[in-house]
Amino acid sequence: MAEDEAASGKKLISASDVVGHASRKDCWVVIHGKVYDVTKFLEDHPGGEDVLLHASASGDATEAFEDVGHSTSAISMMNNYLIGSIKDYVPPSASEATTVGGNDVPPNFRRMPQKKGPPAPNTFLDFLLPLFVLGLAFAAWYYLTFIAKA
Ligand code: HEM
Repeated sequence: MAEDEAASGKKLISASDVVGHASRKDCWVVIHGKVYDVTKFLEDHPGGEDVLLHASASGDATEAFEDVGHSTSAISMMNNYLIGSIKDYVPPSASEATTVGGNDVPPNFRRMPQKKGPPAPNTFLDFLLPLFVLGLAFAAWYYLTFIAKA
């Protein structure tokens, strides 16, 4: 896919070239190996310009972008800002290395907190509480049926 974009006139950009484009006047973000110039979009971004600036400075905004769960219309908007693809892109999940391309690339220091993962396992209390209520109901029934009537 990255190759398709490259073939359709978008340039190949090395990871180190992305460094230095993380300001309000010049902001690039890397998402799934593609480079987007979002300078003109900063003010209009519904998520705010600060998140874009942070994502830009982090070197690779893929995880942050995915964590937000952008809508399909947001994803189709991205094409308006596409300027190229990262040369020899290594997805952040494919390598645990903190650098994206070379040693001159800043580490991906800002990762959104992971909201994913298995749901919390049932605790013992989850079983104990209904059992307790059942016991209480039984005790009340027993009292009313056998003891109170006597
Ligand atoms: C070219 C890149 C991007 C485009 C075109 C874009 C577009 C949008 C759009 C249209 C929305 C409104 C909600 C939706 O339709 O999903 C949105 C919300 C948001 N975006 Fe982005 N976005 C981009 C990159 C990023 C990045 C890199 C981050 C990094 C964290 C980010 C964080 C957010 C946040 C936090 C919201 C608010 C979500 C909410 O309030 O529910 N976006 N974005």
